Amino acid sequence: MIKVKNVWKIYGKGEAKTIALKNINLEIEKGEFVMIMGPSGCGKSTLLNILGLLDVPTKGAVHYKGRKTSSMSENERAVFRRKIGGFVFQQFHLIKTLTALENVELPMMLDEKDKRYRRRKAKKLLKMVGLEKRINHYPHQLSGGQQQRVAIARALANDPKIIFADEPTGNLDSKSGEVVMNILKELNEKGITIIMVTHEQELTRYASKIVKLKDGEIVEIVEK
Ligand SMILES: Nc1ncnc2c1ncn2[C@@H]1O[C@H](COP(=O)(O)OP(=O)(O)OP(=O)(O)O)[C@@H](O)[C@H]1O
Repeated sequence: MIKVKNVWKIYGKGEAKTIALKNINLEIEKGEFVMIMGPSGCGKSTLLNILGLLDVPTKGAVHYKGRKTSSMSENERAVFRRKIGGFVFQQFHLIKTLTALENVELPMMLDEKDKRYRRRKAKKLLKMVGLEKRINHYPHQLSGGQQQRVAIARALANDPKIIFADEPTGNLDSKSGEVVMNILKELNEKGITIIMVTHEQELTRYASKIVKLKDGEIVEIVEK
């Protein structure tokens, strides 16, 4: 589904030069639950952003379903990010002035879906993540775990094939983190590919493949 070939990411020049990724080769198949792990600064987020087409490699190629993503137009890349990928971040990134329901509706508005459809779908997704009683709450009226569940519902709005999650449990206590992980596990069982960055060793039990990075290089890939 996604193939990464000889990918390098280099930031800056001269003394400020940082090699964030060194010759990464990786294949991700449909239905996998991939965890990208490693110490702080080893390049996890950089790799996730390149896989999700949020960023481009300095050298090397990323293929999605056999298609070289560097040959896609900016519009095609945007469509990939909106319709193929769903993104979840450590900081939730909800819009503060919108309710939970409106936050989930937002990506569908960009897609010009009609209002009744959007509302019905957003309610269904919030119910799926166990928030049917919180749909009219604003982010500040929700706990961190609840906000992250809203963010997951939002990521699902356009029926993505792949969820890209960067430390989705990083700001949560272990109980809320487990609720979030179980939602990701259920989505994976429904066929959605999950690609997640974490440094929490205990979460590896959810993964079908663990990609271990160190200093920008893959040091080990464990398949389970
Ligand atoms: N925009 C940027 N400009 C310059 N250097 C960057 C930039 N983004 C990341 N880096 C550097 O690239 C390296 C990899 O960063 P990255 O954020 O991918 O690591 P990470 O493994 O996700 O770290 P963490 O676990 O701390 O979030 C780091 O040395 C970082 O300082």
